[in-house]
Amino acid sequence: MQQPRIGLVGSQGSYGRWLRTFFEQRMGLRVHGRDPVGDTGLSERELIETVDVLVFCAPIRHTPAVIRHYVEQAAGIERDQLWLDITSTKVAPVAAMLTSLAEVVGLHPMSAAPKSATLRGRAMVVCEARLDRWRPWLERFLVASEADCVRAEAEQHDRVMAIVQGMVHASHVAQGAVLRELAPAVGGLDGIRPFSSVGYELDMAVTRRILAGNPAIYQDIQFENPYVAPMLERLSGHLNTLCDLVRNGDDAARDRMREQLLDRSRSYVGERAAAEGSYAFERLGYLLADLHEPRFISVFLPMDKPGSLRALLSVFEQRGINLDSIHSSRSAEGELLFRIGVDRACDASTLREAMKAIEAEGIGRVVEASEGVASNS
Ligand SMILES: NC(=O)C1=CN([C@@H]2O[C@H](COP(=O)(O)OP(=O)(O)OC[C@H]3O[C@@H](n4cnc5c(N)ncnc54)[C@H](O)[C@@H]3O)[C@@H](O)[C@H]2O)C=CC1
Ligand SMILES: O=C(O)C(=O)Cc1ccc(O)cc1
Repeated sequence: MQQPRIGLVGSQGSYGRWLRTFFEQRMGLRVHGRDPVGDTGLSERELIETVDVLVFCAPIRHTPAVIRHYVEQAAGIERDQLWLDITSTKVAPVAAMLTSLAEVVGLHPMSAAPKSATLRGRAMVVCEARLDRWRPWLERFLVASEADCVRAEAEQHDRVMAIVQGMVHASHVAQGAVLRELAPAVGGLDGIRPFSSVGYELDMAVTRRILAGNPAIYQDIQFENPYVAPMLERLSGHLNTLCDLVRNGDDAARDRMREQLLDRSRSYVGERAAAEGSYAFERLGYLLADLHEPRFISVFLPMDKPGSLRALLSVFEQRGINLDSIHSSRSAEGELLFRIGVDRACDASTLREAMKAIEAEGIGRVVEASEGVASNS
């Protein structure tokens, strides 16, 4: 099957819309969809009749029942098709798809639908449940996705996700709740910010990311994965132990905390991995420090060619401006930016001139600059 027609179940959702663009623009395929919200032109049966590959990208909680409904509607005509899903759990959706006659692969991209055209740099779990004639096309699709694919059984996936997602989300939503309760008495979030450590800042970024996202996803990741509840028992068990030890407060309690929560876990992680993680944390600390530097400009370089960064840097060199840091990053819209941190001694008017030159000489577009430089003050 060279150019299969794609069907998206949940076509109006955040991943459904991303997948439509991906299949149409990166793979040149025809895409049809169905979604109770805004995409009802085809009935379920008509969608199945129209396509070769069906992708389920519906809410986690409803997906197994939605799949079973599609199996009923298909009633055998799916025999030559490939059915995929991208749900954050894998056991239940894959089991439901296996009740069809189609070939079946469960997928799980480990990121929100990206702003970029592919999943480059993101992991994607691939559960090959029943795959034969569709293998060559699946391989082409996975290559086109540019994801870092990791193969797993559905059960292994769900067990790992209880840790990678369930544990991380649970710890951070608990932090969010504690913050809500304790922060008001100590100046609120704004009052706490000047006291931030690197760890606090990283944890707050995760917590806020969760709070900014789709609540149903975070609910379902806790409630729909059977391995999450036992993980939560362990997490709360260790926190309760720590609480008891701290309340006890004597030297024996301190020793037990060190032994149970530090030494044993350090031995398990290993000296080398602990040191590597510690260094990764330090690098993030330096990165955050650079990003907090008050004097900076962010530039989008439209010309994707060798030497464009050199042209940008020469603008600063010509004006005798010392640079503190250069980081490439992405804007909220996904554009590649260079964020240039500038010596605090550099006066605002010299920096403004540099910004004008960058635009006037067609080197790049200044998208952001520090206060007092961006405005004409
Ligand atoms: N958003 C994310 O960060 C990630 C999401 N996923 C998975 O992708 C799937 C979809 O997630 P999102 O697009 O974020 O959710 P979403 O809530 O944005 O979209 C889900 C869509 O499914 C539709 N829908 C509901 N019932 C349906 C039905 N019976 N038939 C057809 N469509 C139906 C909804 O109207 C909605 O448009 C989920 O299973 C999620 O686990 C996987 C990785 C990351
Ligand atoms: O980018 C983020 O915040 C995420 O990590 C989103 C996310 C949500 C659900 C998944 O199954 C996978 C990734």
